Amino acid sequence: MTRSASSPPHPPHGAGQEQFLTILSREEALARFQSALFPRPIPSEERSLSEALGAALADDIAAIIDVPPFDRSNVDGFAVRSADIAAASQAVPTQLRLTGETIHCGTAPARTIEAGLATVIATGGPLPRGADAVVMVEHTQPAGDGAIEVRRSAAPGQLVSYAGSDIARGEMLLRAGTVLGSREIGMLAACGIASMNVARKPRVAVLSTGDELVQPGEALRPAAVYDTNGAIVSAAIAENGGEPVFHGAFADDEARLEKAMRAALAAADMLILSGGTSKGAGDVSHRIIARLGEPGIIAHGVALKPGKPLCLAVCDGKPVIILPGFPTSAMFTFHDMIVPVLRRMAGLPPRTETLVKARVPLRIPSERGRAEFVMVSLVEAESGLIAYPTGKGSGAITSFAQADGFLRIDALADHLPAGTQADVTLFSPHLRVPDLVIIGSHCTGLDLVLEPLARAGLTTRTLAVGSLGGLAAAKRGESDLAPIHLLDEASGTYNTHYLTDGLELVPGWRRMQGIVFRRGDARFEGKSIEDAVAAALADPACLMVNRNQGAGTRILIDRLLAGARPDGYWNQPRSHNAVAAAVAQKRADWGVTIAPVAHAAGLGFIPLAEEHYDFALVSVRKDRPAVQAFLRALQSAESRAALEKAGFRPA
Ligand SMILES: Nc1nc2c(c(=O)[nH]1)N[C@H]1C(S)=C(S)[C@@H](COP(=O)(O)OP(=O)(O)OC[C@H]3O[C@@H](n4cnc5c(N)ncnc54)[C@H](O)[C@@H]3O)O[C@H]1N2
Ligand code: MOO
Repeated sequence: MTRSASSPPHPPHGAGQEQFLTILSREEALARFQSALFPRPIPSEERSLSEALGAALADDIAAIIDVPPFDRSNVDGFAVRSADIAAASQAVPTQLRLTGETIHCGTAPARTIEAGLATVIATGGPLPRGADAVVMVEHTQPAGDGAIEVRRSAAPGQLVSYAGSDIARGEMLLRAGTVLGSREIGMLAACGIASMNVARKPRVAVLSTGDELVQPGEALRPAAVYDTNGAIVSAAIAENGGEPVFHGAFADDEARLEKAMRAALAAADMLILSGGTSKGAGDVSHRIIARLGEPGIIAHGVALKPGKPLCLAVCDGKPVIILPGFPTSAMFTFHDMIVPVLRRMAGLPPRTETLVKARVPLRIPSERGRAEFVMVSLVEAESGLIAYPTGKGSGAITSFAQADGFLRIDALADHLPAGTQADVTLFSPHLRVPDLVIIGSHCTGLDLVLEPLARAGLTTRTLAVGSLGGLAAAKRGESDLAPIHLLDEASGTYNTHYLTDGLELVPGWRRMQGIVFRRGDARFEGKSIEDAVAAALADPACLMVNRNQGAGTRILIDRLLAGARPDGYWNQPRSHNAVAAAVAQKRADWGVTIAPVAHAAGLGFIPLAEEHYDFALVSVRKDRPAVQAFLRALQSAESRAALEKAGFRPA
């Protein structure tokens, strides 16, 4: 096929691998993509008023009637001729005879108001012929049969809304491009407009690719993960004016995938895939795209982090995109690069960006050569907003989903210095500043203690940065509490050694540490700690899983091993859960973790020592209502019972 100058070829590389040839800057890639797609007509469709919410009007709409459609009374009272009561006063009331008619809402008046007459009229009733004002019932008195006394004069037009005074027939009501919200829908309804032409929602086909993907609701088989991108991309399409059509996840089978992509694209305005765009041998989608239509691939590889492997193509006028497989990369590139195109196709204005200034508490390293977008959580310190990287990497869903926004590190910089005042682009225009900020080591027990706060309507932000990171944040005054479990090796005590001025210790709970193994393993089942470790060390086929340097658990393990380095020692995951997962999935035979985690994973457990999980409280923040609520919750019988039930021992 012929390629345009802007679409780089992808020659084979290595064993079935392909290379991105040209990495474009984010701006260049977006500009090339947009200029291949726009200008283009925006197709429209007729939509009923009840389905118009969020749509963009395709045409200008002028009012087809006057609103109100007739001169209308604003009050309950009497329709009169103002000249008749020009001299009326408290002292000398004017008497008017009633016509005998009552004008309700929705009744067209039959009688004319001649001099000296009045007619009973309801709020919203049409003014009868001859009348030019309305007098409130409170300003009148009955005067025998069929007559009233009026005790004050009225200006012409008093308490009358004239026809067309709200909306005049022929007036421009709403311009093309207006996004219809409830207020606009109200104006259309007032004019009796039941349907209108709006920009048709672009139909966007969504396909996930990868042999490992399982749809939510199905059972997870070994080595599989749930398809996150299918759901998130579909939802984000709907959030930005598109109509998602999710086709499911497809294995890396070129023939089947091509068939599915062709069918999906034929019935859609845009096709979005995720996964399989990087350098793996199974990455076939971009080869298929090159066969789907002209001009084909416009950018494959963008100097963007997250999102380097993003692939942008236009196939016979339709955008075709491969988002990176990592969920945070997929979400970020979708929002950054695809949303502008989707909104334009949907006739919607660009999304409004809300920026806030926030201080970066830590040095953030960055890869030179790619514009890096760092997802951040915002907390409020005395000095203003602080932006904490939510970074668990592009492969994590929470990096994006739990962030408040993102900041940008220039492609030429290799880091952002600590203390930088950065511009943070918010994901939502409303910034929620949490009532309580907890930064440190996370524990599932914490969720139990926070439950009553949530019920009381208090919002909490918990950032898991480890015990030492939490202490540092507390010392900088960025949090209320730092959950810590730090063993002082020399004294064998927990946490107290690590407190400095301005911090006080609030006892939390104890977590039993112990050896985990698969039930029925004779090397461990029914043994004491000493015998179990001896059995493990005696069997060369027995594989352990360790913990990272710096973890309290690691100190316990090194003591147990007394200098031994069994197979698996260098496998050093950073969490209690990872240890349990390694043992449960037979990647290791034993390790050390806490009892609640072992029990939740259905593993055998030999108790070893109790770890103290406590809170370093920032003293100057102690009187804050949310901190007080936390302290009360921590001591409550309810929380203590919940902690015990989950396998913790409240202090
Ligand atoms: N040797 C290299 N390896 C990688 C590079 C590189 O330049 N050289 N780039 C890395 C970057 S950056 C990214 S981002 C990822 C993206 O790779 P792919 O787009 O090819 O994605 P996959 O390999 O298919 O999957 C990556 C990862 O994401 C998971 N995934 C995929 N789809 C979904 C989904 N729908 N829902 C949930 N999770 C999904 C998948 O299981 C993998 O874990 O590549 C790096 N590698
Ligand atoms: O570009 Mo990847 O998206 O760094 O994670």
